[in-house]
This record gives sequence, structure tokens and C-alpha cells, in this order.
Amino acid sequence: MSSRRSFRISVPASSANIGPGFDVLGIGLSLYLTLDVSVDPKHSKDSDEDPNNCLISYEPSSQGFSHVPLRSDENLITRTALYVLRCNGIRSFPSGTKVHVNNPIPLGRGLGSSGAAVVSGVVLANEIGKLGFSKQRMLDYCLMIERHPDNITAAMMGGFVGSYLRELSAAEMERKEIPLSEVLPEPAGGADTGLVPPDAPMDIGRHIKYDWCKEIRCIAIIPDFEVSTAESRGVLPGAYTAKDLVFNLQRLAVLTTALTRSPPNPELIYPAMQDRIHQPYRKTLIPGLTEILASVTPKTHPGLLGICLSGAGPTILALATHNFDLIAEEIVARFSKEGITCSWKLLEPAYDGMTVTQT
Ligand SMILES: Nc1ncnc2c1ncn2[C@@H]1O[C@H](COP(=O)(O)OP(=O)(O)OP(=O)(O)O)[C@@H](O)[C@H]1O
Ligand SMILES: N[C@@H](CCO)C(=O)O
Repeated sequence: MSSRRSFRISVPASSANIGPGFDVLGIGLSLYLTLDVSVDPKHSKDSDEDPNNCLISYEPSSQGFSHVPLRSDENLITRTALYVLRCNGIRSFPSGTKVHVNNPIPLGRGLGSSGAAVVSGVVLANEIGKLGFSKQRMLDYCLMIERHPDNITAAMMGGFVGSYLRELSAAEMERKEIPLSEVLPEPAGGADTGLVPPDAPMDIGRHIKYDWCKEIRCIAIIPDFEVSTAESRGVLPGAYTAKDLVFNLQRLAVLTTALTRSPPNPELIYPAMQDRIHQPYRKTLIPGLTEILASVTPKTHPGLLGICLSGAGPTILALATHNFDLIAEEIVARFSKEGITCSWKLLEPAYDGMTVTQT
């Protein structure tokens, strides 16, 4: 009997922060990274070319097709998987592993491409290594790699979520890979020294899934340039005034419930999506940001509920109930005045998050 296996992993894009919820709020969005995975020992020759037995390919229409690395210890998806496998005593992929990636999520635009890649990598290891982890346990591994829980939790769990990292003990903090400021800078677990990387602590991330008012849809206006999350965090200050913190906390408290109520109230939501913690500082990286956020309002554009920077930018997220084209075209036109071209997409929340299907 053949021991061939094949399955598909699907992980949604996400938008983090939603204005005041910096590093806290996220929404899974209906744009999916998929991995078609097969393990067939009869095809071991193909995968033997990779040091860890994994032949990676990308659909030509994928974002990043021309430049994402295809070596398994360099590609973010497979190096994440290798890290999880090695934590669990498995050094490499089984002979004959093939991973075909289809990625419609633009890279470095604030739509959670790295979060989706990390989630898919952890799930890949869980399936390949038959590790039997729950989504909650897989989140721990994801959070060892990408530290802010907002995109990761939305991608894994789906829907509209609030999340935080639990306080780590002194012993846990000593481990040099926690907290990582950004995505793993080095290949998984470093070079393959044969050492087992330290395992992820339990229950690093805590979350709650909110309801979502079904009339609200998500417009993503995506400029044609990248801002890396590292760069976009680099412009933030190290400390904030109590006034600015209270400004965000007050809005956050109202926003999470306002987005669940039907009919949604633009007079409550629009001001509740304002922020003083990250957006004002990121305007230096995103020409036109301040003007766009201030001038496209429910009064100028009926149907609009609220507007914010998506994740670390440069994508703008507009929440609306109707008039999607007019809202998107206005923002596209405003970016155009800055010499920036954009595309836009009308998306729904991805309520289920990551899924695995046997194929
Ligand atoms: N499908 C993928 N395959 C391989 N590498 C990927 C993939 N998706 C993302 N990456 C890596 O992640 C990088 C983008 O991560 P970054 O955190 O800067 O932006 P983002 O996740 O798109 O935005 P944000 O975190 O603000 O939502 C890419 O440049 C690439 O190195
Ligand atoms: N909360 C994060 C999301 C990007 O990963 C940020 O805004 O930097």
C-alpha cells in the first residue's frame, strides 16, 4: 500500500490594529494563502535536491513569485516548519515532500502576509510531523516567531479578534528567541547543528473572538510600494503620554462592541477608529496618510463607517456598508496626487481562520 499523503492548508490574510488597537486587534480577511502539500516517498529524487527534502514551488501569479527563496531553510514558510519539527525531535521533512504555494496576499503591505506564512509553516509541521497540536498550541509556536499576536491570531482563529501575550516568567524570558522583535532573522533554529531548539512555552497567546456585524465589509486600498513591519515599527517612539494612551484605550473599549451592533453607527465608529499610538508616526513612511485618514469621512462618503492604516501599512482599511467603489476610488485618487498608484479589494471577514483539508 502506498504511503502517499496530500493535503491543503489555507490561511487568510489579516488586518491588524483597526485604528486604536495597536498590537491587539485583528480581522481575518477573505484572501487566502494556500499550500498544496504532498509526501510521496516514490518522488524522493525531486526533493533530494533540497537539504531538508522539501521541493518548494510557487504559483506564477503569487505575490513574491520572482524573489521568494525556494530553499527550505530560507523560505519563511518552510523554515518555520523546520523550527517546529526540530523542537519536536524531527530534523527534516520526510523524503518526497512537495509544497506548492499560491499566495495572493501582497508582501509588506499591512495585510498580514508574514503572519499567514508563519501560521502556514507551523500547520505544515503539525501535519507532516503528525504532532497533533490544537490551534491554541500552534499559536505558541507562531508567537515564538512573530511576536505581535494580532495578525497571527486573526489568521489562525479567524474573524474579529482581540489578543494579548501573557507575562512570561523570568526563566522563559531568558531564552534568547523570546521575545523576538520580528520574524526569525536566521534560518530555523540556526544552521542544522543537530541540536534541538528550545520548545515554545505553553499558552503564550490569549485571545477572544468578537462578534462582527455582517453588514460591515472591508475595503483594502493597497499602494504599490512595500513598508516592512520592522521599518514601520522603527519610527514609533519608546514612550507615550498618559493622554495619548487614554485616548486610544477609550476608543478601543467602544470600538470592539460598536463593530458588533446592527445597524452599525458611523457616528460612533468613525471617531472610535482614531489612534494616537502608531498612525501619526507612520505618516513619514506613507505619503498622504494623515490627509486621507482625516478627509474621507462618513459625511463626505455615506456608507463609510471608519478608516485606518491596515497593520504596519501602507494599505488603508476602510470599513463600510455601501458605496464601496466611491470610497475606494477617492482614496486611490488621493494617493495618486502623491504619485502613488494603488489597487483595491472588497473583502469579507474570514470567519474560520486556518483550515486543513485532506486531498
Ligand atoms: N508566502 C510567503 N512566502 C515566503 N515569504 C513570505 C510570504 N509571505 C511573507 N513572506 C515574507 O514576509 C515579508 C513581509 O513581512 P512584513 O511583516 O514586513 O509584512 P506583512 O506581513 O505583509 O505586513 P503586516 O505585518 O503589517 O500585516 C516578505 O518580504 C517575505 O520575506
Ligand atoms: N501591530 C503590528 C502589525 C504588523 O505586524 C504593527 O502595527 O506593527
